[in-house]
Amino acid sequence: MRKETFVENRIKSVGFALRGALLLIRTEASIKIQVALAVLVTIAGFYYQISNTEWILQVLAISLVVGIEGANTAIEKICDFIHPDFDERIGFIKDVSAGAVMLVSIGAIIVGLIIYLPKVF
Ligand SMILES: Nc1ncnc2c1ncn2[C@@H]1O[C@H](COP(=O)(O)OP(=O)(O)OP(=O)(O)O)[C@@H](O)[C@H]1O
Repeated sequence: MRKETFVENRIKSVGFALRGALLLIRTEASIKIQVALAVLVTIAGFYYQISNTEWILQVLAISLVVGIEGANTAIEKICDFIHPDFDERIGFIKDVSAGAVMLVSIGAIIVGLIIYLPKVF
């Protein structure tokens, strides 16, 4: 069988990653909320004509929250797969992972407030 080229291999990996992103959006309630908020602030960005720097910060904040939420979901799934029964150590891992999402979400909310509060009021 012919060995796949580097480019073919990379294209395949992008396909897997896209499938993962779609699965995440289709199956995880928290991601659905985050994506809905991302769409809302993107519309707000056009409406209030935010600056290039504000766009960069907004896009970074959105991708950080959604990206860390994806990693959190993967960690939860691994935990449920390797240890479905109650275990304090699994609880600790899941709590720390959820804490990471909360920290970046607080950062994203602060970025949003700094950008939009002066424009709205
Ligand atoms: N196997 C377990 N052992 C100990 N504690 C657990 C276990 N599973 C869940 N927990 C506790 O329950 C909390 C919620 O876990 P769960 O897997 O339901 O995550 P979730 O945040 O509700 O998931 P989602 O992001 O899908 O809504 C964990 O943070 C942890 O404190």
